[in-house]
Amino acid sequence: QVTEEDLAKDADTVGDVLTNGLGRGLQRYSPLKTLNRNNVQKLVPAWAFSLGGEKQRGQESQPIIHDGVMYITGSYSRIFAIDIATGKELWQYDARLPEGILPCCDVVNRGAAIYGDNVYFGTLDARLIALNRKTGRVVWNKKLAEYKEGYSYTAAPLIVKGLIITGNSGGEFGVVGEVQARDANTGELVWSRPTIEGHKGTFQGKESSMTGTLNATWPGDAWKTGGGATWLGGSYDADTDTLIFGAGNPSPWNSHLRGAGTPVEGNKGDNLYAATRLGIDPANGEIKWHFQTTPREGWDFDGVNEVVPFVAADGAKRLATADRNGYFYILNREDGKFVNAWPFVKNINWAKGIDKDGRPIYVEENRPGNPAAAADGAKGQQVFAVPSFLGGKNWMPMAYSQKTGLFYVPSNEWGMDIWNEPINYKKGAAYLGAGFTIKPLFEDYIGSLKAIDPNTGAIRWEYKNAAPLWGGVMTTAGGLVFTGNPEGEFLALDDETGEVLWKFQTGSGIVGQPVTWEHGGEQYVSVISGWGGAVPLWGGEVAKKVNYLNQGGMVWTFRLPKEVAAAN
Ligand SMILES: O=C(O)c1cc(C(=O)O)c2c(n1)C(=O)C(=O)c1cc(C(=O)O)[nH]c1-2
Ligand SMILES: [Ca+2]
Repeated sequence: QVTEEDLAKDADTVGDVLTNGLGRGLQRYSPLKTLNRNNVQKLVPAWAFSLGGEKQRGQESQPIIHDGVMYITGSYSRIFAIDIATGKELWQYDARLPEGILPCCDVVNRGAAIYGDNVYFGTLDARLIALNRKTGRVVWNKKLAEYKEGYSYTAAPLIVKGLIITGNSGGEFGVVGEVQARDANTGELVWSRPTIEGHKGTFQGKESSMTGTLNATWPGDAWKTGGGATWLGGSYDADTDTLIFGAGNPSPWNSHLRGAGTPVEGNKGDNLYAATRLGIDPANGEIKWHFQTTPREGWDFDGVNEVVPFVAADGAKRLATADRNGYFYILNREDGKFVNAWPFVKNINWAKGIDKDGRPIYVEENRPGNPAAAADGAKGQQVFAVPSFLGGKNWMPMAYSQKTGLFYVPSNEWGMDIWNEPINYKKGAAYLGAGFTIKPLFEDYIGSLKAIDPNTGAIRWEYKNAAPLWGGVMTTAGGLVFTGNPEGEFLALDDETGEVLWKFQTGSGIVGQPVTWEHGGEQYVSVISGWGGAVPLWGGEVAKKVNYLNQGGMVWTFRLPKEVAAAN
C-alpha cells in the first residue's frame, strides 16, 4: 500500500519514484550521489524496453518506480508495468482510443500516479483510469470531460491526501479549463474548480460558492468558451497546503475577439484566470490566490508551466516558474504575490519588461492586429513576436538543485510571424483565429539549457542545442544535470559548468522525463526515448532544421556497476 506519507517524503527517499516530479514540489532533484561527476563516464545500459507496434508518437512519460516495478505510459494512452531488475514486461493495458480525437499538440501522455494498491493514468479521450498495480486489472474508469467537445487529457495525475487531482486539455478548441479532485479509491468527484470567471465550481456534488466566479474581466460572451485549460497538471506545496495549477491560453488566440478596443479600459479585458497560476485549497477547490503572467494574452502564451517551491538564499520561502512568455518569475509562497521576474530567453519583444506588480509592460505594436480593422480584409496586421507561441519554455519540466541552489531550465530561442483572422466558435473544432510561422533567431541553435540563479536572475551557464529542446531535466546531489535532445542523445552535464560529461545515443529523439533510484546498492537512471510532441506538428521549417531520427518508443535504463562505485 502506497500511503499519503510515502508520497509526502518521495523527494527524500531514494529507493523509489512515487510522484511525477520526484516529489510533489516538482524539484526533480535526487539526493543520490553514488553516481557523480567523477564516475558518470562509467554509466552503462542495463536494459531497454520497446513500447512496440505502430502506435508511437511523442513519448513524454516519466517512469514511476515502486516495489521492484516501473510503470510507464505510452503516447497512445497505454500503460506498462516492467520488472526493474530485468526489463521484462509484467503487464500492459491499452485504453483503445476512439477514432476522431482532436488533441492540439500530438498524441502524448506524461505519466502515471500511484496510491494504495492502484496505479492511475489519464487518457487522450479525457478519461481517468485506476488499475490494480499488481495485475493491471481496471478498478475504475471515469469520464473527465467530453472529447467530442474538444477536451482531452495529457498530464500525469497528482495525488494529495487521498484525492486524485487532474487538469484538462483543449485550449485550442474553446473548452473551459478545470481542476477536478476525486476520491482515489472510488473515482467519485469531490470538487471541481473551473478556471474561467463566470463558470461555477462544485463541491461534493453541489454548486458551490467558490470565489472568482464573477465575470468581470471578459467583455461580452467570450468567457463561455474562454479556454484556460489546466493541461500540464499541478504541483503541491506541503508547507502552505496549496495545490498550484496553471491555466493555459484564453480562447480564441485572437485577443481582439475577447474584448473590444486595444487595450480594454483598465484591467477589464484581462480574461481571468486564463494564462494564470492558481493557488488552490485541496480541501474544497477554493482559489486562495492567483497570479496572471499574461493578462489579455494574444500569442498563445499558456500560463501552465510548473510552479516549483524552493527556499531562496535569504531563507525566504518562494515559488519559481519559467513562463511560455519568456520571463522567469519568483512568487511568494504564502500568497502567490509577485516578488521578481527576469527574461530567460533573448530578444523578447512583446513586452519591454515586468512592472513592480508583476504585470507585463506591453509593446502594443507587437500584438497581432485586429482583423476587423485590417485594410486587406480578413487578415489582421502581421507582427514578428519573440518568443514564438511554443514558448521560451514549453511543457518540458525544469529542475532545481538543492546542491547548487540553481534552476536548470530547458528553453528555446525562436520567434514567429503571427497574424489574427476572424473565427466563429463551433463545438469541437479548432478555435484559434490566428495563423503563424515559427522562425529561429540564430543560425546555429534553438535549444538552450540554462542554469539560472533564482536570487538574481543571473544565467550561470548555457548549453546550446541545434534542435529545440523538448525533454525534461533532472538534477542529483552527485553534481549532475540529466536531459535529452531531439537528436537522440541522453546527456549528463556538470551542474556547475554545463560541460557535457557523458552522453548516449538512444535511437530516437528524447522528449521524456528522466528519473533515478537505487536498487541493490546500485544507482539507476531511466529515460524514455521517442520523438514527437508539438515541435514536429507545428514547427514547420524549424522542425526540419535538424535531421531527426525515426519516431519510436523505448525505455532506456542505465546503471553504475557496484565495482565502479566502490573504486571511487
Ligand atoms: O491549451 C491547451 O489545452 C494545450 C494542451 C496541450 C497538451 O495537452 O499537450 C498543449 C498546448 N495547449 C500547447 O499550447 C502546447 O504548446 C503544447 C505542447 C505540447 C507537447 O506535449 O509537446 N502539448 C501542448
Ligand atoms: Ca495551448
